[in-house]
Amino acid sequence: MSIAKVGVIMGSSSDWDVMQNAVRMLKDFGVPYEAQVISAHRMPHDMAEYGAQAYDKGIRAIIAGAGGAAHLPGMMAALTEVPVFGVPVPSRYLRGEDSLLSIVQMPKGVPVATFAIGEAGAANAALHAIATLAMHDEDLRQQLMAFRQKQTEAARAMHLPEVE
Ligand SMILES: Nc1c(C(=O)O)ncn1[C@@H]1O[C@H](COP(=O)(O)O)[C@@H](O)[C@H]1O
Repeated sequence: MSIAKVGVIMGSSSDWDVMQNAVRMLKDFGVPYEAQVISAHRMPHDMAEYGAQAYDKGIRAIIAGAGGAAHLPGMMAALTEVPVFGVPVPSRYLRGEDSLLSIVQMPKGVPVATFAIGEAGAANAALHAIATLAMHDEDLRQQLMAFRQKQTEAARAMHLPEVE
């Protein structure tokens, strides 16, 4: 197996339903990844270790998903120079608006690129990581353009029902 270039981390295994959309995208593009549960709140020392080691072990983008008081993406961004892509996971009571605001409102100097709440956000975080890697990888860039073309064709082929 090749060395992971993208790290997908999430606060809990309960985030998997959403975060698997990022993993699936990376898999489809053949981008080597690793996926694991790391929680700022429940595993603070593991989180610090992951951040300290990420660049040296070959990680070039970190996709971090969390719900509610979603501190993981921001804390990871504080711990490493590797760019962090944050995914707000829908929460039970506030539908992920809490997750979104927790991730997006970073203080100046420690950015987290923040995506939409839920599945689309997870898939787009992966696509954005892929696009970033593709700037230095011609094969990946070609794959990304083919993906976009296919998507365009699918949209053009959409038909609306007749109104009676
Ligand atoms: N937001 C965080 C963090 C963190 O940011 O470190 N760790 C866990 N969580 C979130 O708690 C929610 C409920 O988790 P459980 O289902 O395990 O109780 C999950 O969405 C998780 O991302």
